[in-house]
Amino acid sequence: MTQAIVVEGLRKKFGHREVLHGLDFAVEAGTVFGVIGPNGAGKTTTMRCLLDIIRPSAGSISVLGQHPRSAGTSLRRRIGYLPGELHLENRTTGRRTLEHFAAISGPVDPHHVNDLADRLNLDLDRQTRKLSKGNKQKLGLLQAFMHQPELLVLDEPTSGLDPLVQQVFHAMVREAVAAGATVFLSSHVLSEVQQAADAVAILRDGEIVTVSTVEALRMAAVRQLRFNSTGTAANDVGALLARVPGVANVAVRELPADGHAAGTVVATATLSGHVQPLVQELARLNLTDLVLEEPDLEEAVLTLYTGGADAEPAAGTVAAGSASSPRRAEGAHRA
Ligand SMILES: Nc1ncnc2c1ncn2[C@@H]1O[C@H](COP(=O)(O)OP(=O)(O)OP(=O)(O)O)[C@@H](O)[C@H]1O
Repeated sequence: MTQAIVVEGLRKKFGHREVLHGLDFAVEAGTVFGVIGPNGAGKTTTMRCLLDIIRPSAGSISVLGQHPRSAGTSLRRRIGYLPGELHLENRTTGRRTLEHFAAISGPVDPHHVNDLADRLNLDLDRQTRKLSKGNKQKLGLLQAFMHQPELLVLDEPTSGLDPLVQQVFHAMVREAVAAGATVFLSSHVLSEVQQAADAVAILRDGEIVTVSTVEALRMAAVRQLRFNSTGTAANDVGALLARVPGVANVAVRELPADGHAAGTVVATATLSGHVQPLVQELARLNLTDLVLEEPDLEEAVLTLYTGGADAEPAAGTVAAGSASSPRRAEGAHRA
């Protein structure tokens, strides 16, 4: 499979201050790659380097097999770009604005534009200055998607969109990928990218902390476990849990007989990693209740954001760093 984006050793300085410290990553063609990170992490700066809006201080970038710096407008036409802040001419309509963008991005099918506007519920004949924040964002999305580009670079695409329109956006992404496009998008929070992305890079202070699949993040995230069992002493339940890989914070106690079967033991613990070893051990018990909560991915990502004590890259992930070759996210490939 070919790579739509290859970034090696990307550094960017503004004045004396370096804000990107040597990023290495690659995006497989036909996949969705999400970059998440807190404010100021460098997401927008990375995207602007990909589009040659700003020049890197060091490192190399290949986009759709070309170098953005030398490729010029021919490459630009193959890309749809939603900037974080879209500057719109106030005294014109959405339709005229799109015509202006079409002059840059290349031929656009007007039926396709109308179809997208309908789906996004956007009135193209309104003056752009009268559009709400969310409607301006829809116009920004429309100009990014309208020429059916090979690569979509979308800076905070769901910002300001209501949940229904977010669903339309996710459908648009799926359709673009089904047609062979590659999508590179950014967000502050995982929930926005987890629906769409095959691979997720977590960016913190101008460095990639980890590149992972959503599934690998899920594996690394901690889940709460609680169950009731009968017929086994509390100490033995505790010992059984203690030998399961990934289980921690075990607490076991016997419930008073009132309202419960005699000898009911309630156990709580946390689990990270695979569930199968846990299920195997639990099968030895006579369970009367069992709850294994959904992993809190946001929390897992926040730990990586802040570099907390447990901020190890997720199992099965690829840590990106100073290596000379770009790393690929495991399992991030489409068949
Ligand atoms: N033109 C510029 N001049 C000086 N510093 C800049 C410039 N553009 C960005 N920066 C700095 O670079 C760092 C990264 O900013 P960037 O906008 O790329 O972050 P981000 O991850 O996109 O943040 P956000 O989520 O807030 O949009 C920040 O510290 C920012 O202040």
